[in-house]
Amino acid sequence: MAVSFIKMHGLGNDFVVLDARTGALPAIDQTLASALAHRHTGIGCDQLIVLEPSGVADLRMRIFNADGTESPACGNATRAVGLLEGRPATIETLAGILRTEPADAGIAVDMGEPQFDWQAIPLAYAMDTLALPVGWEHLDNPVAVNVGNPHAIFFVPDCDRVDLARLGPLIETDPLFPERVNVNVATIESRQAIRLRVWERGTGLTLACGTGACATAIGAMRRGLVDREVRVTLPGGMLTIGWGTDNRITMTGPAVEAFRGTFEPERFRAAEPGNGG
Ligand SMILES: N[C@@H](CCC[C@H](N)C(=O)O)C(=O)O
Repeated sequence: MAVSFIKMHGLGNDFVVLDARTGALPAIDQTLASALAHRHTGIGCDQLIVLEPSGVADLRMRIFNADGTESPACGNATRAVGLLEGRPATIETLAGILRTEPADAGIAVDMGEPQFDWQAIPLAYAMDTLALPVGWEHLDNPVAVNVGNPHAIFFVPDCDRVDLARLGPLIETDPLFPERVNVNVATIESRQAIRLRVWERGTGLTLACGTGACATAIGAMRRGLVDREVRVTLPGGMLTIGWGTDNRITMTGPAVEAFRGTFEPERFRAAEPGNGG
């Protein structure tokens, strides 16, 4: 059985998109998701995105990290799916219903409301999420924000000088974060501009993280460091993030369809270690 896929990206954060609305899909589990995402032996992507019919929105989106774990939210993939829809659309996710619409700068997304309670991040212990009293070497006192998925944000003088490949996995898997965490290091450039790098939970370093940009902007706004609309520049490019008086986050930026192809799921299952491949 050949399965069709669409390769897409948002600022270089790349996706393999499978659409169950246009053709039958094999059962997607952690093993198949991580095999497809693998850079050397799979198709290669940061996240596998599965689109399904929805009873409450135009469609349903499921998000699998490169390690095969499922996440409730992915900002860049939401814009990519908005691009595929080509018109204003509602998308059901595990984090709620998101709204996308075409915009001058690409796709605009209503990302919903941020959460700040320690139980909602979630953290293992009660703490002030505006400045967690913890640190990992020179990274300390992060803000914690949940924008559908959990983020810790460290404000540093120069985010490009942080060894995120080493510190990211330590923080991601710290017992303080029972569901692990996305790790953001951010530098405030002005009241309208932030520079950001992200170590993504379940994936690692990516060129961009849409929810990371939202969480970082909200964290900086809560601390009074930036205005309520800000440009966030990641290694892969720039997003505009706003936090409205209605408490909702908007994210605007580009999305790209790269190419289309097919794959045979049996080959990926057979190639799994210990599976005779
Ligand atoms: N790349 C995404 C975030 C994907 C999910 C994240 N790694 C998690 O596990 O929470 C984005 O653009 O937001």
